[in-house]
Amino acid sequence: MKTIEVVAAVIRHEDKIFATQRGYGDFEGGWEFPGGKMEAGETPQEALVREIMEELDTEIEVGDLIDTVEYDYPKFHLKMHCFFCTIKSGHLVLKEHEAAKWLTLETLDSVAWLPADQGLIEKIRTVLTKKA
Ligand SMILES: Nc1nc2c([nH]c(=O)n2[C@H]2C[C@H](O)[C@@H](COP(=O)(O)OP(=O)(O)OP(=O)(O)O)O2)c(=O)[nH]1
Repeated sequence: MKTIEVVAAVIRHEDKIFATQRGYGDFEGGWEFPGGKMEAGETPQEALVREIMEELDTEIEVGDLIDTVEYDYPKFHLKMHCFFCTIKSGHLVLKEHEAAKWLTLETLDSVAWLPADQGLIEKIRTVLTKKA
């Protein structure tokens, strides 16, 4: 099975994280963290800065790696590097996504996350709980 290597940004502001809803494709309507496929020669951090500028017109600071998620979808294996990020400049303009929400610890389960994101959500919950 082919492997797709992806980066995802868990953008934090105060006690909230930013989630986006897919507007197209196989996973349309599912909730995820903004990001996308790495390109040849890029570091994960470089890929993430590029993707967030493309998708949200926003410049981010890439922080700590939360987890590298490995997940088997029917058509491919996903390897997804997930980082906490903060906004340097910009206003999170939705250029590709259907919708977006700022979620707190209490509302983390209120959206339908993509299958690969379930384990990641538990890790984020642990981190947010410690900070609360
Ligand atoms: N960005 C992102 N992708 C995720 C998450 N969870 C998850 O399973 N994915 C999957 C969905 C896609 O198959 C892949 C991301 O690739 P992508 O954003 O380039 O998606 P795409 O298939 O729409 O690609 P393309 O049309 O732009 O080439 O990773 C997540 O939290 N964030």
